[in-house]
Amino acid sequence: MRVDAKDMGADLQQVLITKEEIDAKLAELAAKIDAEYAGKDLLIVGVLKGAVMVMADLARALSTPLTMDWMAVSSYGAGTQSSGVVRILKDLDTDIKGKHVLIVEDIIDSGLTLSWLISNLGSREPASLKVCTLLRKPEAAKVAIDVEWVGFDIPNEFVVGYGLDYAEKYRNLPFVGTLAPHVYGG
Ligand SMILES: O=P(O)(O)OC[C@H]1O[C@H](OP(=O)(O)OP(=O)(O)O)[C@H](O)[C@@H]1O
Ligand code: HPA
Ligand SMILES: [Mg+2]
Repeated sequence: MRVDAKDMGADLQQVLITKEEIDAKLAELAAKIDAEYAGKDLLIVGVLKGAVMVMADLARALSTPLTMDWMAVSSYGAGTQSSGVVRILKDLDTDIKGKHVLIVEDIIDSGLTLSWLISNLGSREPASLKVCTLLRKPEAAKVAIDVEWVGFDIPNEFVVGYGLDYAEKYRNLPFVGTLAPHVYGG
């Protein structure tokens, strides 16, 4: 199914990445991740709430046996700029010491959330700690982060859909799109 900007409502400007492109990319990433973790116990950690969709679809595309856990952090609140202050809203249920941990993110924007998360989870002594993100904005990076698996590098624009919100809305769109500036006063 092809979704055009005109079907998206006045709040949305443009489809950046279609559902079909996301599905194909996750299949490609899953094959690489399967190869990396063959014979190892894998724990995938989803970063709530944005990573819900990518976790659900990536987990089903993987064939490596795995367990799932979730962490909720927030640095954006209701705005379109990272506050830089990361708060833990929900910690992991499991002890990750000695485990092979893969952090699954929807987006790396400034990188502040992930850099904080890597140092937080890294201090818990996992056997390995790697990152998979669906989206990354190279032009927005405020800190350099070593990321093993990236789905798409995108321009420095605020995007919504496929888990990504603006003021908690649009997470359920099946594609990634840009928000019309009038919605956030741009
Ligand atoms: O690289 P950064 O600039 O730190 O931005 C990326 C983070 O921001 C978003 O989370 P948010 O804090 O909006 O919480 P949410 O997932 O519940 O929407 C997104 O899901 C990433 O976790
Ligand atoms: O572009 C974005 N859209 C939605 N949430 C976000 N969190 C960081 N960057 C973004
Ligand atoms: Mg958000």
